[in-house]
Amino acid sequence: MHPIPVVTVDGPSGAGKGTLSSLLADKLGWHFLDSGAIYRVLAVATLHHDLPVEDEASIVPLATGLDVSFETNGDTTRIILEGEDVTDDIRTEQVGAVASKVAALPRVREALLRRQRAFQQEPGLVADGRDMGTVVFPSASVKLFLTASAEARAQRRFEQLKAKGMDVNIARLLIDIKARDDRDMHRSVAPLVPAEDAVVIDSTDLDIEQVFEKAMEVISSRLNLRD
Ligand SMILES: Nc1ncnc2c1ncn2[C@@H]1O[C@H](COP(=O)(O)OP(=O)(O)O)[C@@H](O)[C@H]1O
Ligand SMILES: Nc1ccn([C@@H]2O[C@H](COP(=O)(O)OP(=O)(O)O)[C@@H](O)[C@H]2O)c(=O)n1
Repeated sequence: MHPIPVVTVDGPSGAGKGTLSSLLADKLGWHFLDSGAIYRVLAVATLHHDLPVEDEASIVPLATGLDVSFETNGDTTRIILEGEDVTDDIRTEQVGAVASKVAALPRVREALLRRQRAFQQEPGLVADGRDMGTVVFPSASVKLFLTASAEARAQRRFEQLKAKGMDVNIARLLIDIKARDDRDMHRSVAPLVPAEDAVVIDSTDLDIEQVFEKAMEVISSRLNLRD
């Protein structure tokens, strides 16, 4: 029996992972796992329950029993936490920062493993995150590592949040992105590094279409796909 194929897309904040992963999932007709959204939802739950971000003993049960659902309707996915729509709330940089703090707790990561692996369903999965190729799906068929300069990523995030009507400051965003990179790359568990067998794509000077084409070339050659 063949295992259900997985394409992993890991990399730092703002590299374009979510954008690329959803284009790939659409093109392939596969499922999509936004693992960062799970950590972001856990961050919101931690804030709602007034738990300190370093309180691993209390956050582990919250992670295990996290009452979250992803409700997809056509092109849009609403994220529901404990009955409340948190789709927009989870996207702020403040929540991203808390997410990267709870994500550094080893037992919290362990508690979320099964939930993430459950997304590996027929006919295939595109998984977006930091440790998809290294820890969650180590035997994935294709592993991509998408990166870009911190300045390019801050600029993209600035435009993205501004378009959503959020009040953002680019200098602050660059500081936040660098702090998050540092925390994600230097934590003791599942640090942000390319898997040994990952193909690295630097998107600093590439537009979305060019990144998509490069990724499809890698995927087609590895999976023997035809157009
Ligand atoms: N290659 C690219 N060039 C320019 N902008 C991009 C590129 N890829 C993504 N973006 C834009 O950058 C922002 C962040 O992309 P996103 O996919 O959310 O990144 P990530 O999931 O890695 O944090 C989005 O507004 C997206 O449209
Ligand atoms: N697989 C993953 C995904 C996210 N995360 C954490 O969750 C935070 C938010 O992830 P995200 O993918 O939504 O962040 P962005 O790339 O969208 O900024 C990251 O900074 C990581 O600390 C993780 O540790 N492992």
